[in-house]
Amino acid sequence: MESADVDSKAMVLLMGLRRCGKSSICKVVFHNMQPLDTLYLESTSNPSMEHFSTLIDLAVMELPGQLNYFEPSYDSERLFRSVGALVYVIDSQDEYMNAITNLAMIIEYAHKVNPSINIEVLIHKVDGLSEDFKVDAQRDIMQRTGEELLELGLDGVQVSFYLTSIFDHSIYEAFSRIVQKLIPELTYLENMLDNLIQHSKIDKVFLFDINSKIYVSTDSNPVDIQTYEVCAEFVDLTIDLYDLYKNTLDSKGTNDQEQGNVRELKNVSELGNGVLIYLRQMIRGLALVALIRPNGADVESCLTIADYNVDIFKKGLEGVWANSRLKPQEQPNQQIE
Ligand SMILES: Nc1nc2c(ncn2[C@@H]2O[C@H](COP(=O)(O)OP(=O)(O)OP(=O)(O)O)[C@@H](O)[C@H]2O)c(=O)[nH]1
Repeated sequence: MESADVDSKAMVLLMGLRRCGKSSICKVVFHNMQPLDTLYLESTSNPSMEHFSTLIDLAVMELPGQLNYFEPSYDSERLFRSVGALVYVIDSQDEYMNAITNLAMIIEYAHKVNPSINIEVLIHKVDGLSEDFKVDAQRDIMQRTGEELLELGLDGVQVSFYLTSIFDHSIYEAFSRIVQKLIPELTYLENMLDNLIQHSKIDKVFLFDINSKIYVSTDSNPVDIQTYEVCAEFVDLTIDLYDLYKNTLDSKGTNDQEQGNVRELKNVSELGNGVLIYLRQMIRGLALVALIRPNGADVESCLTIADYNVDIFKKGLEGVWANSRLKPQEQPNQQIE
């Protein structure tokens, strides 16, 4: 493993027992794989690491379930020191006691070598559980993890739990929250988005990573999952339409790209309830998606105001990125040994 690979604190380490769903999560969230296509994924045998550039340069590393991280030949200490978040996946449809014991052991080690690491637990595959059973499983897993940590004298360690499934938006929502904790400039971004909505008749705004549909920031109003879903689907729809029409030929037969015009993604539509949904491309593969409620005002003037304020926000975002504390590492997707 090269030292540059592990230098960034914006690294997420994905762990869990065999077949708990780690590869599926990576494929669905970061490679747009259809959830059903993960059914026949082969078991991962080598650690793999992939880099993604959103507002920060994020690395997601998956360790295979059968790997013994604590054998002397594996440099676990260096690895755990270099990550910002440990994401541990528990298969909620399976017998999970072994997973909890394994989790507690990993937390003990991770916390010892890197006390500032964020510990995130995905109670995964909850699509197969009834609503009641979901709540029970969550309570049980949280309680048992707490007891294990208490036994190890680690009751002060902060652990966050998320109910997830690749078959709905819960996995994106969980990853959004996990990634947001790794963005040092998050508070500035939230303030800027709050400022934007105050002056533009916007109800809710998200800053999406276009490829993964993770949102790297939102305003300080609470997020409800349906609003998130509508906005995430609008990103997909916009990309599909863009791909469909991107090679518009001019009268001489040259297309936009040949002419050097890179069109900015923009899309506006009206929902059934009269709310406008508005998307504009930002920097670094991000898109801003806002829900605008005209409340009887003229739609054109609402959009003009939104355009103007979003321009200002975009400049602010460029400023935030220019001064970002996490600097870019241009690296292709890769396998590590
Ligand atoms: N029902 C359900 N099945 C899932 C979900 N996520 C993953 N799976 C299934 O779980 C099985 C194992 O998934 P993998 O992603 O290969 O598991 P893994 O943790 O990478 O396994 P190893 O590579 O052996 O460590 C696959 O058949 C997936 O389709 C989910 O949210 N719900």
